[in-house]
Amino acid sequence: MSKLIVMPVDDPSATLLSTSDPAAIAADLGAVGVTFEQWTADATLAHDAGQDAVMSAYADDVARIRDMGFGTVDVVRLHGDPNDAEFMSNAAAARAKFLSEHAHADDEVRFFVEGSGAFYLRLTRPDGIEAVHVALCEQGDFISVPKDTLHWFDMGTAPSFAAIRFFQIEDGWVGEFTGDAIAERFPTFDELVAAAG
Ligand SMILES: CSCCC(=O)/C(O)=C/O
Ligand SMILES: [Fe+2]
Ligand code: NI
Repeated sequence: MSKLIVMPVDDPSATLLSTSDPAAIAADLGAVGVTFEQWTADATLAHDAGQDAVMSAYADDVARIRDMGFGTVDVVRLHGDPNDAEFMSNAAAARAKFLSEHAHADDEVRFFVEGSGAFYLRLTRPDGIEAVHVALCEQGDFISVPKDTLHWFDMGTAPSFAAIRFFQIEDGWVGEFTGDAIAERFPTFDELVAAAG
C-alpha cells in the first residue's frame, strides 16, 4: 500500500504525519511542490521484460508524458530471485547508487509499474518545519519531484520494482551528492515495510 510518513529532519523518531490515504498523500506532497498521482498499472510484465517491453506495455502513458516535454525516457527494473547471489550483488550496487542524499538538475518524474520503493524528500513544510517526507511508492504511483530537491531513494536489500523515468534533459538522472549522512539516520525501506506489517 502506498504510504507517506513525515518526520522532522532533526528527529527521525517523531512522526508529523503518517497516511496511506492516496488523497491525503497527494494533498500533503502537493503542499510542498511534489505531484503524487495514482494511475492504472496493470500490465503483467514477463520475468525477463526489458526496457522496450515495459515501455510498450505503457505506451500511452509514455507518449502523454513525452508530449509534456519529457523527451528522454528509460526504465529501471530490479526483479530477481533473492537466493541468486549474482542478482543480490547487482541489487546491492544499484541500491547504493541512490541511497545517499542528492539532487538533480531535472525534475525527478517516475511512474512505478511494478513493485515498490521509497523516496525520502527533504523539504520545508508550509509551517516552516524542515522534514523528511518518505513516499513509499507502489505499482501505479506517479511522482514528480521538482529539480534541486534534496532526496534519496531506497529500493531495499531485495529490490523488486520497475519505474519508468522521464527526463527533460538528457543527463537528468545524474545526481549531485551532498555528502550529508542524513539518510543513515532515517528508517530504511526494509524497516518501513517491516513496520507496516
Ligand atoms: C525509482 S527510479 C530509480 C531511482 C532514481 O532514478 C533516483 O534518481 C533516485 O533518487
Ligand atoms: Fe534521485
Ligand atoms: Ni518474475
